[in-house]
Amino acid sequence: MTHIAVVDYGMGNLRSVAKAFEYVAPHARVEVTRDPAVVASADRVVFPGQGAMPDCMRELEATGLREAVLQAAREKPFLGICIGLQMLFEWSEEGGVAGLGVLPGKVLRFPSQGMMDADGRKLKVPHMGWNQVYPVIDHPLWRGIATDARFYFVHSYYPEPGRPALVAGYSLYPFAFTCAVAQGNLFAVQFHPEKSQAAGLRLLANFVAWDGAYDGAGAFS
Ligand SMILES: NC(=O)CC[C@H](N)C(=O)O
Repeated sequence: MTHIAVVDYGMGNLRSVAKAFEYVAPHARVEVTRDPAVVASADRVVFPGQGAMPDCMRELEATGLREAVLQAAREKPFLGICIGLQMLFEWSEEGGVAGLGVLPGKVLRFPSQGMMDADGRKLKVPHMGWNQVYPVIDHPLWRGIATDARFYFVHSYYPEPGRPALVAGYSLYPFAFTCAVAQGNLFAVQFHPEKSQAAGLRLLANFVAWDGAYDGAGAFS
């Protein structure tokens, strides 16, 4: 029975994430936890959360979970969601604070003015709602998901990876921004799979089935 730890550092209600995993993996043990030892012993780790980057980084430190998260991100199937993706990078424009630095690159804010869609309509920040996601690599977590599937987003900031090979998928708002990254045992998404109906549940099921292997050479042929 696979043991999934959902890291709870006190930022946001993680029930929806846990419930989605319980639904796609009824035989898994899904544990929302604040205990670094549980994160260390779990088979796979989910790193979600919501809120502002400085608060999230502070709480991760205060709860003593930082080291366990860093270690899990290096060695077992690891899924970052929303701010959980952003925290993996080196720096965020939100508060100008350092992230965990597991991935090279930074997190930037969408411009608050002047963004328009193809029909000339004003685009608001935060980017909130359903948007198409375009996978750019052949990765186990994308299996069974259409190449233009829609996922649910709520965010004002987006990652800019320091290495192009990290990009697993992008979305348009209105420019192309990275909304999914992959590196070895780690996959992270800016959207909310737990709120994205069939496509989101498929991604979570793929994560539960994933052995954590990805050699970084998954370009579509
Ligand atoms: N939904 C959220 O928690 C948003 C995360 C982050 N503060 C952003 O705006 O991108």
